[in-house]
Amino acid sequence: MKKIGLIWGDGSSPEIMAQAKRVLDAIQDPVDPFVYTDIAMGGEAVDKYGDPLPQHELDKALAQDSVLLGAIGGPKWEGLPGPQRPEKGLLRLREGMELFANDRPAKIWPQLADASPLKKEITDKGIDFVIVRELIGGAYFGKKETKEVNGELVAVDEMPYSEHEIERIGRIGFETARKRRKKLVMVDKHNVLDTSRLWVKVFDRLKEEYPDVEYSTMFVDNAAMQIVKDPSQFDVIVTENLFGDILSDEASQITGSIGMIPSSSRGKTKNGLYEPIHGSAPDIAGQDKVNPIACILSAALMLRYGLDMEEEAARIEQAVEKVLDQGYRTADIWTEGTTLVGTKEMGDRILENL
Ligand SMILES: NC(=O)c1ccc[n+]([C@@H]2O[C@H](COP(=O)([O-])OP(=O)(O)OC[C@H]3O[C@@H](n4cnc5c(N)ncnc54)[C@H](O)[C@@H]3O)[C@@H](O)[C@H]2O)c1
Ligand SMILES: CC(C)[C@H](C(=O)O)[C@@H](O)C(=O)O
Ligand SMILES: [Mg+2]
Repeated sequence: MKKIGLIWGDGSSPEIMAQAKRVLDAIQDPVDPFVYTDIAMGGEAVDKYGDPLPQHELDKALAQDSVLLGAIGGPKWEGLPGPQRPEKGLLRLREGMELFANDRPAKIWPQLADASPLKKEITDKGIDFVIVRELIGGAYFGKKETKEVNGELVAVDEMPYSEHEIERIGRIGFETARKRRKKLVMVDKHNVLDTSRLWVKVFDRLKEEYPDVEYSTMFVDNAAMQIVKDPSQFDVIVTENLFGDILSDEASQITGSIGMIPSSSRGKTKNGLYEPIHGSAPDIAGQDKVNPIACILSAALMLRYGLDMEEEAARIEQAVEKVLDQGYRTADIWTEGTTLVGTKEMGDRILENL
């Protein structure tokens, strides 16, 4: 029995999750079908329970073999204080599941080269790298405080990192590089930040254990520039939580659209979390416009890494590839000469090609 938690999410998210679930339903073993459990998180949970991730919903997530998430949040909950915001539910889920490593691939599909904002001479060199983002440390989880000092408000977000937190994500970075083209760049800001200087120290120790991996560091501002100047130079980027959040959105867009990029998060326990890197796209919610591919590819990663179903994962990825070959595009990846389809029709086409 394979237990899958489904977080339907907010905004456009239920639309993409519906397509991912159709794909999962179609690919499951009829003799041993998936057992699904819906988990309320984010805005949905705020509305239902006044809490973005009540303990009972986190417990449900912890009881699954894997969890698939669309995205949470939106303007409806914008005014809420930090601890009650939908995003806090996601952070608590990542922390509760101890998901310290988040893989965010940036790979250009040749069919989508025209959708990339980069010049053809740059995309022709290839874009195929992965950002290994530390997920449960740094400014997201440090002490937060807003207080009045000398008649004005002062806000503080602490950004703590300890050696063991850096070492465990560092190992994932080196191991990931070892399985790929053996090139690891640790992105930091060690010219300014103490945390980054500790990252350098820990990585200098670790690199001795991975002599087969070519290791270097790069400042985050330079990395942001290099990602658009020459993305082909990157194989694996490992970085702290906030830098990884920002750089992965940038990296997604150069491959054509943020609507194409899935992610997988792993940690101490065997159950992982699989989610597109994009948000709830509230601006296009309810319009059958949102691209479901990142969510469907996240479901494929869940089958591969969470449920040991490599063959089925590959079938989903091949179906997506065929649909792109056939020229079907949602609005975010549409270019002249291709066929515009909505969210549901994109799901139909992927199902036809499974
Ligand atoms: N993992 C998550 O749940 C997650 C991630 C990022 C943002 N958020 C939340 O989502 C809400 C909206 O944030 P935002 O607008 O900054 O980011 P967003 O990623 O939701 O949207 C940014 C832009 O990209 C477009 N876009 C995103 N995904 C798309 C897709 N699959 N297909 C087509 N277009 C797509 C949107 O329409 C929008 O124009 C916020 O509440 C934010 O906190 C959640
Ligand atoms: C919604 C938000 C908390 C989240 C993050 O910053 O990690 C999102 O932007 C992401 O990239 O998954
Ligand atoms: Mg983000």
